[in-house]
Amino acid sequence: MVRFENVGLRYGLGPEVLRDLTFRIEPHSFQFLTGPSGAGKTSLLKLLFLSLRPTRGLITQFGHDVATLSKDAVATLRRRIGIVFQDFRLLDHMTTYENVALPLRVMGRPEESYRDEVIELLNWVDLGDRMWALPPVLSGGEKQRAAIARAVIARPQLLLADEPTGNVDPPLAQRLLRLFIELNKSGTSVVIATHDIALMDQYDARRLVLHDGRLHIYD
Ligand SMILES: Nc1ncnc2c1ncn2[C@@H]1O[C@H](COP(=O)(O)OP(=O)(O)OP(=O)(O)O)[C@@H](O)[C@H]1O
Repeated sequence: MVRFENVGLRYGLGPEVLRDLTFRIEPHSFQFLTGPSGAGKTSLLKLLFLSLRPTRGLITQFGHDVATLSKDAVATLRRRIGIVFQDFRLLDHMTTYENVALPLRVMGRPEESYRDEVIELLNWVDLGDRMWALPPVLSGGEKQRAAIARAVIARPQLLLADEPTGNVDPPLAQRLLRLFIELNKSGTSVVIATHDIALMDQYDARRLVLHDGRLHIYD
């Protein structure tokens, strides 16, 4: 599904922040991505979401060499990826319900075909009573859950999440982890970037550990 071969990344003329990354993300797999602050987790997620290109090495995504992709081809591939950004990136003029439903609307599905699905997911992430609120009035934890619901609603082939439990209490973090596990069981490959050791200890999964720009893999 995703293959990295000797990938390096630098910003401008700065030092390499990711070095010699060689690994694969297999279909239907689940992995945590961890490492100290500044180790390059967000940068690696950006490479996986095709919002950054590597400065060296080869990345193959869904069978395509990303270096050769046009803008349109990137947009098409991204529809197969769900992402939870660290800063959520909800659309402030749309309600929570509309934000979460957006990926399905973009696919051209009529609202009556997905309304119940969206409401069920909003209830699952404990936002049932906030679904008509606009993002600016949501708390940090509520925004985070809305961003997670939006990322998973269309059952993407690959889910990328940057610190998805950073703003919620432990019981809710556990519930969100269950959501990611269920999604993985239904076929999605999941990559969760996190510092949360307690969260990782709750699920026996592969760990990708970044340290000084290099990746160590614990299967
Ligand atoms: N746009 C940018 N321009 C220049 N340097 C950057 C940029 N984004 C990140 N960096 C640098 O790249 C390195 C890796 O940053 P990154 O945000 O990927 O780490 P991280 O592991 O996600 O950190 P955190 O856990 O604190 O979010 C850091 O040294 C950071 O300063």
